[in-house]
Amino acid sequence: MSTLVISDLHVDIQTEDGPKQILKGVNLTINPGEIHALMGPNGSGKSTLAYAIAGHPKYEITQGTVTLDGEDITEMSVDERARAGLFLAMQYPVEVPGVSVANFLRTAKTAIDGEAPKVRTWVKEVEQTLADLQLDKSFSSRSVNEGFSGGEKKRHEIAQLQLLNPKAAILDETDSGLDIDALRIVSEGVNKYSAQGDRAVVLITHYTRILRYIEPTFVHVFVDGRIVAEGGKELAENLEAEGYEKYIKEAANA
Ligand SMILES: Nc1ncnc2c1ncn2[C@@H]1O[C@H](COP(=O)(O)OP(=O)(O)OP(=O)(O)O)[C@@H](O)[C@H]1O
Repeated sequence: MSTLVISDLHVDIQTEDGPKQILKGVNLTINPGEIHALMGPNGSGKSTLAYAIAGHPKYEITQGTVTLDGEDITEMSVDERARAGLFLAMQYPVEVPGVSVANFLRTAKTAIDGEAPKVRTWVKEVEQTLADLQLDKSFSSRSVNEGFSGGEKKRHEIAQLQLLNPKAAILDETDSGLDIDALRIVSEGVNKYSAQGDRAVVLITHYTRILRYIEPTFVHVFVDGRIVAEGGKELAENLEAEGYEKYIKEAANA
């Protein structure tokens, strides 16, 4: 059974002038253990896809379905999707003043698993995960994302990925703003998660540099609300050399 299946997804965004169609029929199947890289020009709808799958209320699915391990999650609320096993690492993680990282992680784990994790093993697991991501121990007591550097925010997203261990993860530009060492550390975190063999990963990125560390099963080119081309790692290298022009022209003439 495929882990994450996106079928004919059409999505409108609510704007001040009324609904605007952003996604125009996206089809994507991610089988267990696969990593799919999604690349495309600014404004083509990649984050819209991520938010629509995660259930953001601003994005209305007007047609199509999303299933996770065979379960239709299209109509579910955000928290129901998270409990069903979906995770979104956000492009711009939000600050939650007054809520500590430790409290946030434990509350999220409890909500998703339906029971609180055992204190001693959980504390160790959190400490080890933060250490692996080279985040200081004191990080646990800081407010979520408040005052975090760009790279710390992204590493915190990966800490959540590892600790919550969802069935499917959408990583929206998790590589942006990372220094060279942090890029490697974050990639190792994603690879460790994926190495379980039955997880699905969608990696939205603008740069091939992360694909040096994370081997994608497939690369997809996303233009004007649709996937317009698919291939292996070499497709990302071609894009780096040639840009999106050819695909934008083809999409405009279709
Ligand atoms: N409130 C809004 N009103 C009008 N258009 C909007 C609104 N919110 C988003 N959009 C448009 O939706 C389109 C898709 O945006 P989205 O963030 O999904 O693209 P993206 O491919 O993730 O871009 P990037 O690579 O720059 O992050 C863009 O053209 C954007 O301007």
